[in-house]
Amino acid sequence: MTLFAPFPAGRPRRLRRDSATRDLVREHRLHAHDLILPVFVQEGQGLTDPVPSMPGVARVSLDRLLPQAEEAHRLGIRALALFPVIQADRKDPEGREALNPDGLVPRVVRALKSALPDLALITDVALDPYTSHGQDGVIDAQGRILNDETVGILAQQAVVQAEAGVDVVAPSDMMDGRIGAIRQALEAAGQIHTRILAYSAKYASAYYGPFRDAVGSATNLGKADKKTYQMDPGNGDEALHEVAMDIAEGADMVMVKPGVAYLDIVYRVKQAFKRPTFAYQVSGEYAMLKAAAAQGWLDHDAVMMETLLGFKRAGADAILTYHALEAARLLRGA
Ligand SMILES: NCC(=O)CCC(=O)O
Ligand SMILES: [Mg+2]
Repeated sequence: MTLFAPFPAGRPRRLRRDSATRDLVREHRLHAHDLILPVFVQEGQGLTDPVPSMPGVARVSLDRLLPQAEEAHRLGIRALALFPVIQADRKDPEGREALNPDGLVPRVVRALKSALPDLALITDVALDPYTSHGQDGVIDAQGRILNDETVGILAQQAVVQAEAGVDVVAPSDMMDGRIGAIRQALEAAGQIHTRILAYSAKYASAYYGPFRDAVGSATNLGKADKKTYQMDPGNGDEALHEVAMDIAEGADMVMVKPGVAYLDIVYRVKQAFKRPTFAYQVSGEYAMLKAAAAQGWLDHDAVMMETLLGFKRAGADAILTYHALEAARLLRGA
């Protein structure tokens, strides 16, 4: 009788021996349907302003956005997330332009929905693109963000977007109680089909830098930060608490943001709640890969696909990523 199993006890390498077997036993795959493309839209005609810290990404006018949206749709991407670049003269301390039913976002939503009715649209519910101080909420004389006053405005903003025909509203502000207030406001307005994608666990992250350059809120924000409402990167359990509250208040889908540095949170949220869980691979993550690839230090496409697959393995049902178009093109070619 042998006391020990013969060496080696098993040979996991058998399953890695050839590509046919590797394909058969692969647990997770990336599909174009997993990808959501965030886009930056601005007023005007014929405008494509590249974002310097995000090579390949530009702030475009609606006429330039349409062909991008068509390509995304053709490649199997099911949703776009719209982020507006608001002109400086339309910003004020209360972010009032956010409630304009004929503002940039409602007009772009109407145009995209009429051109591509099957492409889902997600709009950002937050005041930072609209406030002259760059914060996601209205502030008092000391510059403190006023939670409940802000929530009241966000609920109206969500109704304006829903009435323009958006499929999904996505509150990204991290005020307390906004999901419940938005859900109630949508119900009261008869917008019972509008889905809410809650940015439930949004961390106060330095990875958002290039995004703030893109929408021009970095200059407005100056040296201020968002630590009184976005989460502390040191906290994990708190994310579960935030997600539980948002689900109880009426969120259909929840989100974790940023991505790679928070995949433990994606995993825990998915395991704990088994609800649609999205992850946002943010601007700084995109910028890092572009920069390293430009130096010849990383294989861009391989690292991009490996990273996106990592989100799936962690449990993300969909990934907001600026790589969505290039990843979907690669998937189509494969
Ligand atoms: N509310 C949207 C963001 O903060 C975006 C972050 C990024 O892509 O860096
Ligand atoms: Mg919350």
